[in-house]
Amino acid sequence: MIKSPIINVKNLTKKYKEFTAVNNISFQVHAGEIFGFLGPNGAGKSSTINMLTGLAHITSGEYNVLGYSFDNYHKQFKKVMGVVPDESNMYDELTGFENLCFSGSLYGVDRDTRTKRAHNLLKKFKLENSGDKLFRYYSKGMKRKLTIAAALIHEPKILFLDEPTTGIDVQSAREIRSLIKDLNNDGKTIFLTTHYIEEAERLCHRIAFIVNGQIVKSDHTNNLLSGEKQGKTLELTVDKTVPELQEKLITQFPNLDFKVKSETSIIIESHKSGSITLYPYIHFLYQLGINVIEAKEKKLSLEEVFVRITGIESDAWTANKKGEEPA
Ligand SMILES: Nc1ncnc2c1ncn2[C@@H]1O[C@H](COP(=O)(O)OP(=O)(O)OP(=O)(O)O)[C@@H](O)[C@H]1O
Repeated sequence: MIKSPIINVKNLTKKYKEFTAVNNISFQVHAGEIFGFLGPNGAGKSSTINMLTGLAHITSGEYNVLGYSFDNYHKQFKKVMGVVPDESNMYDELTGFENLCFSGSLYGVDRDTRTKRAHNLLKKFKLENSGDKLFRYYSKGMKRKLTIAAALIHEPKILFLDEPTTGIDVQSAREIRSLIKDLNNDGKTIFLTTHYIEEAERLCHRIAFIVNGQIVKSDHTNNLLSGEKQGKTLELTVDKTVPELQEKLITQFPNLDFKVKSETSIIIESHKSGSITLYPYIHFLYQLGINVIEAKEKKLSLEEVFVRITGIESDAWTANKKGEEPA
């Protein structure tokens, strides 16, 4: 993957009167990647995407997309990006096909080209049988797909998606995730916001966790999941336990955390990077008459990583998002 930054953001801040919604954030998005902004309700995701796409004024800081910003190269800026807001911006009284063509005309795409592209996009998004239907009669999932298709009619280099699967049915959400992957495989750079941890884990090459308007962590998804920088967790399978085993382990090895999960399972957590040497624990347990049958590294889920870093339990912030579950 090419590593050149195509979105550069430096010390970006958004205030609504006295309230700071986005607080001095800096990050870069590289060509060819899917970059995810993951955070709870009200974290500042939409405010950020709106600033980057010229839909909201910035309070302070700098940014550019492929060298353009809204203020200095308005026309080029608009042409390099496709924007899919969380609320659809299509017209109810136009058909799907007409909406696509109308979007193309707004970007100066000539009639023949936009007609051809509109047909291709309807096909790609499996909407070819609904192209003649009025947008108002589309289902929510179809509406979301058409809104994404419309953002692609001028063949932008980068696609901005604000919560692309929120509020739609499971099947459509799956289709949209698959389309996002296909678009990225075809070379499109994608910036998306989501409050679904699993969605970020499945789709994004890199993720920035945003909480209260600040980026609290940003890294490659693989690094976040490998837990390299968060420490290591091992699960020991044992033939039995003894009373007060957890306390005994903590007293003997105060630098690590231990949890006796069940009669046959002990969790060892180290908050430092590097490997855990097993022999002292196996030996200590053996002296207590406990045999270790198996030891394996427990990989953290992205949810566990997020909770560790932010201290926010994930269900506390997905629960109040319209009650829907990630597909
Ligand atoms: N126009 C506005 N005026 C005042 N406050 C606003 C405005 N828009 C957003 N906010 C506030 O700014 C904060 C960030 O909102 P934003 O919509 O950017 O968050 P978000 O992460 O996208 O959340 P959600 O997932 O709920 O859309 C919230 O506290 C919100 O209430």
